[in-house]
Amino acid sequence: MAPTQGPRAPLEFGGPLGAAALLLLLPATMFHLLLAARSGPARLLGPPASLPGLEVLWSPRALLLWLAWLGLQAALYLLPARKVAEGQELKDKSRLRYPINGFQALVLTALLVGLGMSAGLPLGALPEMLLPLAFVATLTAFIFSLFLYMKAQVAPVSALAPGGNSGNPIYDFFLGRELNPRICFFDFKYFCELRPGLIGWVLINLALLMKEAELRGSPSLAMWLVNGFQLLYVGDALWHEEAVLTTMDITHDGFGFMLAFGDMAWVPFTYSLQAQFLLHHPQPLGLPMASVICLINATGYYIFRGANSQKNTFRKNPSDPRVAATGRKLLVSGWWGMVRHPNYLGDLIMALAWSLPCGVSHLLPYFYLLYFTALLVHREARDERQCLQKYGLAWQEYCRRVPYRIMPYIY
Ligand SMILES: NC(=O)C1=CN([C@@H]2O[C@H](COP(=O)(O)OP(=O)(O)OC[C@H]3O[C@@H](n4cnc5c(N)ncnc54)[C@H](OP(=O)(O)O)[C@@H]3O)[C@@H](O)[C@H]2O)C=CC1
Ligand SMILES: CC(C)CCC[C@@H](C)[C@H]1CC=C2C3=C(CC[C@@]21C)[C@@]1(C)CC[C@H](O)C(C)(C)[C@@H]1CC3
Repeated sequence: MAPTQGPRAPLEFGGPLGAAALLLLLPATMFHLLLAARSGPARLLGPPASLPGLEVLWSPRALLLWLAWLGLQAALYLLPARKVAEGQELKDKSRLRYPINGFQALVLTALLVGLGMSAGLPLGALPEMLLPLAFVATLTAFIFSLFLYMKAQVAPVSALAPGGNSGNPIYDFFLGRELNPRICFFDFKYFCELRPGLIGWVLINLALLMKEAELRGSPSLAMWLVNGFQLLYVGDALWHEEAVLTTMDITHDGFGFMLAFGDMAWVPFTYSLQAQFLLHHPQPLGLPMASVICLINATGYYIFRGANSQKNTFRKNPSDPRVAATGRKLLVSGWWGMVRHPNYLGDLIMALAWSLPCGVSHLLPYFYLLYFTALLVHREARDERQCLQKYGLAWQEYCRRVPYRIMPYIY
């Protein structure tokens, strides 16, 4: 029996009480958003028009569809990859290997969906199933997190994450105990982070666009923009799949309910909120305003991609001439000389561009921007603590030279 305690880190998310609250609050918030988007008032704040009964939430058909979706994405994950990348060095000096075939999975999924639609697949019927699908996705996240928690009980201490090993079952269940839970070559965290949720997100967006075409003859310009922007975001994530291996989730966080629910339920069902809102609340959008919104999204993407690529180049090869003129361990030039998290800034600018096509009559479509700002501010603070511990004086010098965290001259 492996010792139950791994490395201890300071409690986060409000400790056991906060984790227990989030176990309930996160799914409740997701269902509130799903209900609000389809209601007339579309109120972000205040109770939903009506609470759905179990007969609305539970659907064996939705369960079968969800399990088939997970099975398809798992099969695509196991296909031969164009490349196998090594992750960051672990505590025992080893490196895990990861298949780089996410973009291939997106393309194959698109081909299969296209073939299905040509054979009569009613993709436009998917929006009516969002509630039961979200319900089975949440159920899956709970059950899968329980499996992960039990699996971590027999994992060696070296396999445990710094965070989710407080000894409190609720906190550890939420944060996740094991850093890289796998069965053979199948890495559960890596798979969930980029496949079923992310690809499911753009599939739900497409289904909402198809439904609008059925209802109104053609998709609105606003729906096209939201679909296009978010497909760019997901396509970029999968094209640069290897970059996820240097993100905090993969290198530092255990895999528990927070990321399992986040990846499999929160991303596909709350990140598609703008498209859900537009289906039920069509918004007029002229070409001049659409052009301005496209420029905003392009600016955000330019910063986001530029900063993430610069950091990944540096991490893979610090002597690369494109980044070599920097400090030994930390990038202090380019985007990373402007603010300490330029990638967050680009991501937030894109988040604004995703909400603007929904107009300014409702706050609901701006939920993602509000949530995401809070998430990144919290994430930045977590990262600061980790980097200060990791780099010590070098990080303090970096903070002196680059005083702003995300927004130049503001924060
Ligand atoms: N859409 C969404 O819901 C979300 C999107 N994201 C996006 O994911 C991307 C990755 O985010 P995240 O994983 O949080 O953070 P980062 O990709 O910024 O990774 C943080 C790590 O990068 C390294 N680092 C930080 N500063 C420097 C520097 N100056 N020079 C060299 N290395 C540095 C450190 O790790 P080390 O030293 O070990 O290399 C640090 O721990 C971001 O673009 C973010 O916007 C994130 C969360 C949610
Ligand atoms: C309060 C929430 C439920 C907490 C869960 C947060 C998760 C949804 C996010 C944590 C980090 C994420 C990343 C992406 C998606 C959202 C989650 C899982 C990401 C895959 C999006 C695409 C980007 O290009 C990326 C850099 C690959 C992102 C990595 C982090």
